[in-house]
Amino acid sequence: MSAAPLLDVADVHKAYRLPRPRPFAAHGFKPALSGVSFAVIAGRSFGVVGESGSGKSTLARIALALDRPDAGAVRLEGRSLFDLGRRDLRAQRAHMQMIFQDPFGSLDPRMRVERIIAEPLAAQGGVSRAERRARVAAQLQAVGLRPGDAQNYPHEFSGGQRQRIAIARALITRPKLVIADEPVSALDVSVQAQALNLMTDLMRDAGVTFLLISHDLAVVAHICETTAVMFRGKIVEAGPTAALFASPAHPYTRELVDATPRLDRAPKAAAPLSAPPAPASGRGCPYAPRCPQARPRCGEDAPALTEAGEGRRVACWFPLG
Ligand SMILES: Nc1ncnc2c1ncn2[C@@H]1O[C@H](COP(=O)(O)OP(=O)(O)OP(=O)(O)O)[C@@H](O)[C@H]1O
Repeated sequence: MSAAPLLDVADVHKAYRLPRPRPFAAHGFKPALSGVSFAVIAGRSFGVVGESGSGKSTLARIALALDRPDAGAVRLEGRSLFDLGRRDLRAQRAHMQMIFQDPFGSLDPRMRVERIIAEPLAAQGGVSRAERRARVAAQLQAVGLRPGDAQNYPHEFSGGQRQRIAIARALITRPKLVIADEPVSALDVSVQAQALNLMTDLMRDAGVTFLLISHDLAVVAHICETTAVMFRGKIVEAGPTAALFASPAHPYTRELVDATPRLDRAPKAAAPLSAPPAPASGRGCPYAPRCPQARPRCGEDAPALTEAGEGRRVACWFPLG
């Protein structure tokens, strides 16, 4: 029997209104997410990878109920976030925290670190000032900073230290789910691994479930047991991370893996991530000859993920629009 998901994202659609309608854009809207579904099991880290513009940040905002989808549902422990009243939504949101990409922009430069980290606690209410102070000090130590750092301002810290502050803030309420959107991409490569290891250790110790969003396969492979690959607002492949990257079944995942630099590989000319060539007939899937599912007409009728062995689910290449 499979475990009930902590977070369940079901058939989510989202389109943004174009500032100026463009030719061929349906009704002046640009789709950002088209039928995205996945489930995050409590205690298991889940990664979403995809190139820039594939819809990752839109997905993060919707998963946190910071933005509404046009259709579909997001459930936290079975409760549909967008059907909740204001107060219940606030209570559910307290179980989720976010770590943003930019450790510079996400910390208010006018606030001392103590206030920044204690903010989610203050928003929850019911915690005395003395307890807030004690918990901030403990959390600072947990992320490798000094309790005395609480009285400093963000500009007094390095990028890596600021991201530690952001991690401390995300964990202070002991949330069930942390959504991290490109948490290390703004950091120097030398401190990326440190920050990732810190995050995984703390999440494991605190029993926090982690939804990690990144364009970087190496980052996701470092942390996540399960990964979904996004391309142009759709999940095209999902499954156990190691198997997915070792033998990608979907042509786009293959392109992504091949384009990822590895130290043990001789340099070769990087192939740009590209849309597949348009099918000659204008119909069907250009990858049909090497389709892992041997469904030559998949582009027309199989946008949904299908089972493809090793616990993996793969979508056929959907015509690009
Ligand atoms: N507020 C907005 N208004 C209009 N279009 C938007 C808005 N936010 C995102 N988009 C568009 O939606 C698509 C998905 O954007 P999103 O930021 O979710 O992608 P992403 O994968 O997170 O990209 P990146 O890694 O570059 O941040 C993009 O084409 C983007 O231009």
